[in-house]
Amino acid sequence: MGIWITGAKLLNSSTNELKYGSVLVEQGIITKITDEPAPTDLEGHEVIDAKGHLLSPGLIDMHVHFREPGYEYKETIATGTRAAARGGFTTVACMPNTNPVIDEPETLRYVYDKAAAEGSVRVLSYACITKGEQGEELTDFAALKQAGAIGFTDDGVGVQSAKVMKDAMKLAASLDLPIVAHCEDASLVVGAAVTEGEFAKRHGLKGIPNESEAIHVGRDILLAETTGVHYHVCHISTEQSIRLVRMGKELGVKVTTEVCPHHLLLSDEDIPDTMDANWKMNPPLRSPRDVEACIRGLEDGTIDMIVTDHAPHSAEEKARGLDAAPFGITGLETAFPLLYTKFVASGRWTLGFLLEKMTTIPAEVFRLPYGRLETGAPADLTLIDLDTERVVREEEFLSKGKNTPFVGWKLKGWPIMTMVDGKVVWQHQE
Ligand SMILES: NC(=O)N[C@@H](CC(=O)O)C(=O)O
Ligand SMILES: [Zn+2]
Ligand SMILES: [Zn+2]
Repeated sequence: MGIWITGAKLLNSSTNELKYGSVLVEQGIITKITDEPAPTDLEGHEVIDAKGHLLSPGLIDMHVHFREPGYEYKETIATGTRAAARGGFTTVACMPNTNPVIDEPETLRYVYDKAAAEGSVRVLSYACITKGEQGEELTDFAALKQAGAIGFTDDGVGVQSAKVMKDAMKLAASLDLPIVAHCEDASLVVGAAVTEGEFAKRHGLKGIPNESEAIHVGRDILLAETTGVHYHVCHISTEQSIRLVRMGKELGVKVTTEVCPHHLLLSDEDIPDTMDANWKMNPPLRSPRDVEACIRGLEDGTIDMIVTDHAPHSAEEKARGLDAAPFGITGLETAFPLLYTKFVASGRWTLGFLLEKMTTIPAEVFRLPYGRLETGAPADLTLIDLDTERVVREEEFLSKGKNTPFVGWKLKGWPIMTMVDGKVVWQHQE
């Protein structure tokens, strides 16, 4: 017995038109796609009436923090994947800055076992570049690959030594896995909570300079050119860094990058004078000029994909004030509605453009067999209501982290049903 999802709107990616259609899912695979809103061979199958809502490939987020092991009070794989499902995501990739960090196969296996037992969506994981994310000694890349690492990153901190980074790239290239870099030069980071710029000036605060990111991006593109590794820049946020990635691509270097919704939607000038730490994340909100560069970089293909950098922290931690609170905001449950409302409903982007940045492109870049609504593909699907407007309420979050600057925003484009491998893993309840 299969599942017919009938009366859905499907996006024709070449014409960018929404057309009625139905999709049959059998044994976790999409086996039929028709343009009939009400197919006749329903007998013997379960039917899900999509009621004219958009049926899209499940969203993919290549950058999340699920905090397990070690910081379960912030998030667990169980709560993080439920938040992902509510946000329409069917595949997520976890960062290894847990406690202990994921620098040994045993810890990685713990994550995959937990995900298999308690996860609502597909969970992939990176492993650390260096032991303890200390930036000195490389981890055992081959053993970590064997245990399922999809790439190497010290996310949370930059790899300070060019020599260590070059060695890491050589080794990753030999194993055909990417280096995924949090770009931040520590010598330029002076214990600041916000970007160097208007907000910092107005409040007499120290600022994080833009070049702290771009210096690593530039250095690493040169090293990627020499080593031939696939080099992926995490959460890009500045005009300079984007310029460098553009140049790297023009030179034929295998460089890719990602941007977060908050860096496309908010600048430091939006930070409230109350100094609310829910506006503190790394990289920080930059200038309006950098925001525009991020949008244009995404539009011209320099920036490949959108990720959330979902970084949950407890309310107590975020109440410590702008200086003492940890960096990071949650993102999984607001990403699609935010971007749909602000860029697609407003007319700047097509729906197809947004979806490819959150489905097909991340799948292509990281060589994953997901992200496509086609026969023979895994039935990872998301049903999205493009019309109903709802307000972002933190009480509704399934994530343990309520730390977001987007509370109160009125948005459309809310996922209402998420299916992974042919199973409904989350459904919106009225
Ligand atoms: N983005 C953040 O502000 N914080 C991340 C670390 C990171 O992504 O660098 C976290 O782990 O909390
Ligand atoms: Zn980072
Ligand atoms: Zn991160």
